[in-house]
Amino acid sequence: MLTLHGVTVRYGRFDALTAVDWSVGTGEATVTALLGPSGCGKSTLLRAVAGLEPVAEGSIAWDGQPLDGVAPHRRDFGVVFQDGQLFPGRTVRQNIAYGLARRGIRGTQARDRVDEMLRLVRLDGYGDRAPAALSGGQAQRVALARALAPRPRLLLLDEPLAAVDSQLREELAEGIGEIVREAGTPTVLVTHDHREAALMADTVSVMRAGRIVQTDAASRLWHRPVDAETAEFLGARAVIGGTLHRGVLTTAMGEVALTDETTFGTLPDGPCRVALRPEALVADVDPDGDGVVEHAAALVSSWRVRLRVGDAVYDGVSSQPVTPGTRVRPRLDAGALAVIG
Ligand SMILES: Nc1ncnc2c1ncn2[C@@H]1O[C@H](COP(=O)(O)OP(=O)(O)OP(=O)(O)O)[C@@H](O)[C@H]1O
Repeated sequence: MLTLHGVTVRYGRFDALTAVDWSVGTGEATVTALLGPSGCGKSTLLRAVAGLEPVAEGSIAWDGQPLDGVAPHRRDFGVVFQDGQLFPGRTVRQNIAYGLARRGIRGTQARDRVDEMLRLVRLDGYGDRAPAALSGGQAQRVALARALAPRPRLLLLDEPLAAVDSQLREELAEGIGEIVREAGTPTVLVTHDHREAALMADTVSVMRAGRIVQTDAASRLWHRPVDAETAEFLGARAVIGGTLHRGVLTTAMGEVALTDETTFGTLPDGPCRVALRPEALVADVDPDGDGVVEHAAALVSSWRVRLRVGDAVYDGVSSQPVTPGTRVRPRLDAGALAVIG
C-alpha cells in the first residue's frame, strides 16, 4: 500500500503540494483517479510518488517502508505519461521488452511475456511495427504494455489519453480500465476530466491548489461533493438551498426523495445546499408552470434549456420539444443532483 504523510513539494518558494496525506490501497486491483483542474498539482504528486520530484517535507512509503532516497527505477512502479514516449528506433516488441532484461527476464521467457502483453492490450500482430506506424491510441496501449510487462507493484498513469482525439478517448478509457484490472495492478490515474475518472476509476481523489480535498468512491463523489467548488468542478451549474427531513429534500423546485443510501449515505435532517447539474433540473411543459424557457437547444434525445424561475436562471433539460417562451414546471431528478457536504 502506498502512503503519503504531510508531503510538501516546492518549486522555489511556491508550494505545489501542501502537506498531502493520501493512501492508495492494494487489497484488490483498483484504479484511483487523481482528479483536479489544471495546475492543482496532480502531476507533481504523481512525479513525487515516482521519485522524479524531490519531497521538501513529509514522507512517501510503500507497505510502511520509506521510499526516501530510492531511485525511480528501483521503486518498482510503472509509469505512462501523456504521449507514451515510446522509443522511436525500436519496434513495438522491443519497446515492451525494454524493462524485462533489467529484471533478468530474457530469451523465451521475455518473448512469452511480450506476447502476453500484446494480447492484453489487444495488439497481437503489431509486434514488428515501428511506433511511427501506430495510431495515438495504439501507441498509448503499447506504452501501457511496456509499463505493465515487468509486473510493477503500482502503475502511475499521467493523463494517458490527453493526446488521443476525443472520439477514441472514451473507448480507450474503458479499455485501459479493463486492462489494468485484468493485469491485477493497482493504478493511479491523473486526469482533469471527470468523465474519464468516472469511466476508469473505482475511487476518486479530488485535488485543488496543492491539496487533496476529498477521496470517495466515484458514485458517492458525484452525489456528496465536499464543497460547492468541488461540485462545480464536477459539472454543477447552480447551488440552491433546501431542507432535508427523513431523506426527503424540499426546495423551491418541489420535493424529491433521496433515499438511495448507497449514493447519498445517511443525510442529516436540517437545511442543506444542493448542487444542480443540468440533468438534475427537469423542465416539464406546463402552461401553469412557474418557469419560462429562455433558450433551448436540441440534443440527441432531449432538449437542453435555460429557464427563468422568478429572478433566477438555471440550466436544465426537457424531454419535450420547447422553444423560448414555453412555460414549464421545473422539478428535480434525484439521480443527478448532489447534496453538498
Ligand atoms: N518545474 C516547475 N517549476 C516551477 N513551477 C512548476 C514546475 N512544475 C510545475 N509547476 C507549477 O506547480 C503547479 C502544479 O503543477 P502540476 O503540473 O503538478 O499541475 P497539474 O495539476 O498536473 O496540471 P495539468 O493538469 O495542467 O498538467 C502549477 O502551478 C505549475 O505551474
